[in-house]
Amino acid sequence: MLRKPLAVANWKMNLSLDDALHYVREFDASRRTVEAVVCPSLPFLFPMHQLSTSMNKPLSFGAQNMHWNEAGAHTGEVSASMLRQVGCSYVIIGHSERRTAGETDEQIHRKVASALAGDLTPILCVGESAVERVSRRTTQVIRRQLTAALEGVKDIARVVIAYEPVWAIGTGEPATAAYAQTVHSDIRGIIRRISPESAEKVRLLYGGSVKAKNASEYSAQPDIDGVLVGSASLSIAEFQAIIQSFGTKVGGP
Ligand SMILES: O=C[C@H](O)COP(=O)(O)O
Repeated sequence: MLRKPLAVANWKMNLSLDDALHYVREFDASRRTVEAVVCPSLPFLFPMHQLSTSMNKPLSFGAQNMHWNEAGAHTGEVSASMLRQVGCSYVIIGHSERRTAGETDEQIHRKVASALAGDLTPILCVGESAVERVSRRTTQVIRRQLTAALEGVKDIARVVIAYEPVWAIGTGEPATAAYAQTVHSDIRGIIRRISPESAEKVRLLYGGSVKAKNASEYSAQPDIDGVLVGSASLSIAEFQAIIQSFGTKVGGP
């Protein structure tokens, strides 16, 4: 089965509602061989989705986080079904900025399960810190994160996995394409041991200081199916150039 390239924009806590609607209006609808997902701030999801639908833009939407419960006394949280209702089809789970703020492997596991049950595609983030990298614990850390998050998940091919080395996020110092490919290959190997039938189907993204100028290096790697882009995705021209870099990629066995 082929893996459709995927480019995900994680705006984090940036841009205004006007910027967000402008982004949808200006988005070039011609490139449909790459799936493009925008993850804006929560309040912008519904108006962006509505505008996108009315203009027939080839954009999907994702949230940057969710709660694992369906409903209840959880002030400030949103559930998978709430996100579905406002046009979300993806949700980022376990981003390192949230792990650093205290999110645990167990909470991430619950969120992945709840997202899948709620018909959202989880974009599960994993990656090592600078200290872990220097002490050669990258594979060990990622194996722990994946094993915990995916425990009991029946169809792992429905999950997107984003490898984001913490030391490359927002630093302007990306992992080299060769380093990222090695880790992605390890990740596919870990998935193969958990679920042999899913390993060649699951899409693996690289994230960490991806720009238009380096995206094609990642696109050329056999186990990198797309990118999770932070700051460079705030510019529509830059994000579209990144999408373009994956335009002719055909992933899969
Ligand atoms: O989710 C996106 C990542 O944190 C990467 O952010 P960045 O592209 O600004 O380094």
